[in-house]
Amino acid sequence: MTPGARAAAAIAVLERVLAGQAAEVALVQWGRASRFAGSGDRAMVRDIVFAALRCRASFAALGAGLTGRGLVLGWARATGQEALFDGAGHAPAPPGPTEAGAAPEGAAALDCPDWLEPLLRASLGADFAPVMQALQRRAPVFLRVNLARVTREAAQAELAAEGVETVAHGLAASALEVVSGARKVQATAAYREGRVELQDAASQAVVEMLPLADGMAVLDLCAGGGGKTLAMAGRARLRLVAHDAEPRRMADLPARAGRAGVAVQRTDRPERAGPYDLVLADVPCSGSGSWRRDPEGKWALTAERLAALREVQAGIMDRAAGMLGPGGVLGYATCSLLEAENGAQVAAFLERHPGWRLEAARRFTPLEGGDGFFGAILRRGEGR
Ligand SMILES: C[S@@+](CC[C@H](N)C(=O)[O-])C[C@H]1O[C@@H](n2cnc3c(N)ncnc32)[C@H](O)[C@@H]1O
Repeated sequence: MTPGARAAAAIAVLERVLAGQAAEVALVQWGRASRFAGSGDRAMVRDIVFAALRCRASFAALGAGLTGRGLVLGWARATGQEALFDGAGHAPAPPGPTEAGAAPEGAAALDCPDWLEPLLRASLGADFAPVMQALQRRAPVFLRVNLARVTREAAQAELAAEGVETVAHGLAASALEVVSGARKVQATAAYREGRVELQDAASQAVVEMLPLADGMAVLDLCAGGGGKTLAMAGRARLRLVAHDAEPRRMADLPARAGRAGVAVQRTDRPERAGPYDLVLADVPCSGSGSWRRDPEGKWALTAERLAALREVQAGIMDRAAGMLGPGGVLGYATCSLLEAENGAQVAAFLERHPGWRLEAARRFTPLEGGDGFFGAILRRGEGR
């Protein structure tokens, strides 16, 4: 495909996304209907689509319309490729007189939904604009080295021999940032045999905050695909139990745990598999820290949805607290930048549970390289 034809394909995919289809689904359907497209074409169309979703407001302004064509025209102008719109072959037609576009202003220039601007400004302070700008760019690829099986340096050497160049990342002792060969990661022996996993560096850093030690009984209460379950297993020899309100989300966990060489008990009834020394509550959240990877989430979030998430988060924290005895630890984690889901939830928990204390809390933003995350360590007092 020519670069112009790739732009035209991205326009078609984005039209479907704007009509309500998930981007991943729209891309798969386009791919199936476009047998002529090679892997380079598919990767480029995907990159344009996700760039346009991350920068939906600013590209719509630059491209004179919140349409597939407007977004891709905005992308082309933002990246100095407007000449792709020349109408030659399968390329999009040249811009018409109503498509001059304009420089985005205010929240649109930062691709921040209007209603969220005051909340994010209050949460991020002076970091607001730089963080929003960071969220306009694509996320790096990070690996977690399974330190229970291999050193970070040995994993780097092994990956390099298979064409994946990495650098050690400062956010976590297990973190590597992939600097070239990212598309080859899943074919490497290190990945297939569980010596490295794909995991954001800040996600790893949150797990590093947890006071884990050999022999502890640990529950991952919102385990999902098990990214943090396995990261915990890499830190100490634990009795690990995993639960998720949607058990199908844990479907890949046995295979991933098998690759990593660890045992994880999945359960529908986590109360029965206790007692625990530590419960990790990696709660469902706005995902505002990972909008680089899930840009559709940025535009789909509403005030109602945020309020509902906050209720769920508080309920999960209370449930976790009920499974911990004196001295037990509740690890609370979100991939959110919003204070309402982070510090405010911790403060409200401590009000509801007077016998508990906060031992540590840290927010990570994309300015440190990884996604936005929050982690808090809460410990139940020994009394009572
Ligand atoms: C942020 S994701 C977890 C990601 C996972 N820990 C990881 O590191 O890959 C939140 C998970 O919480 C689950 N969830 C939602 N409501 C829940 C509830 N009330 N109790 C337990 N899990 C819940 C969701 O199904 C989702 O898989």
